[in-house]
Amino acid sequence: MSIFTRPARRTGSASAVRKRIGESVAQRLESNPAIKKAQITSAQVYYYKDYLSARDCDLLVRTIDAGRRRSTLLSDSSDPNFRTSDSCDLDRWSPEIRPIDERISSLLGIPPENGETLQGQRYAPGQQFRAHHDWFSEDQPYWKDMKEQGGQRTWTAMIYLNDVEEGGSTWFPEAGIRVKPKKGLLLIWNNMKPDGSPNLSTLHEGVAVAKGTKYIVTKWFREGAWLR
Ligand SMILES: O=C(O)CCC(=O)C(=O)O
Ligand SMILES: [Fe+2]
Repeated sequence: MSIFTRPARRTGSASAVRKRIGESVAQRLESNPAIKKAQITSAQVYYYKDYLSARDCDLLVRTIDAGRRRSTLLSDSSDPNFRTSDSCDLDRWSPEIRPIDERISSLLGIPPENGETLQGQRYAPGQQFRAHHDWFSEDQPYWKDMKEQGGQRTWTAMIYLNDVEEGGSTWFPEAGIRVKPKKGLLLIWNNMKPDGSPNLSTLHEGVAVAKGTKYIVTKWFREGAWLR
């Protein structure tokens, strides 16, 4: 055994609130017979096949196509190709979106007000979302604002709205997981470690689409109320 220990990269602090959210959501997901847990120890990742009906998937695809614009990033990246998809914020008060949005919150057992706006994304061939963490780096300038707007991101729920001909997987290089888009499949993961601090192993990438178009929706949950 080496006498040297690698310096821990500072990412954020442990938190009793996030620890409790991690435990309660995991317990809820694990008691749902439709949900499968990924057999890894470095992060909590879950799958729910056929979660969203084809009708709801198609409705979201149409809504994304009607409202899409170039995706943005919270922190500046020197790489212009970091996130090249189009995005569309889906209005949680619209009678068509609301039931879908609230069903996701209640599946996880997180208050709807902790959820950010459901965001749709569309990737054409060659478009991608390079490796990133969904959690906020607490040493970045944007953290001050994020902290006041619901705080850290805890869980992520992401639904594939269509099958993609080639490419477009979601790849977790540290956790060793690669998920192929499948219409209706819901992917859920905890961005925090058991102690409530950000988990580096949740690094993930929306791999470039090779053939076809990829549509997804992502729901990011905060530790506190985001909606006010
Ligand atoms: O497109 C993907 O597969 C990943 C999307 C993603 O990471 C996100 O929306 O935060
Ligand atoms: Fe992400």
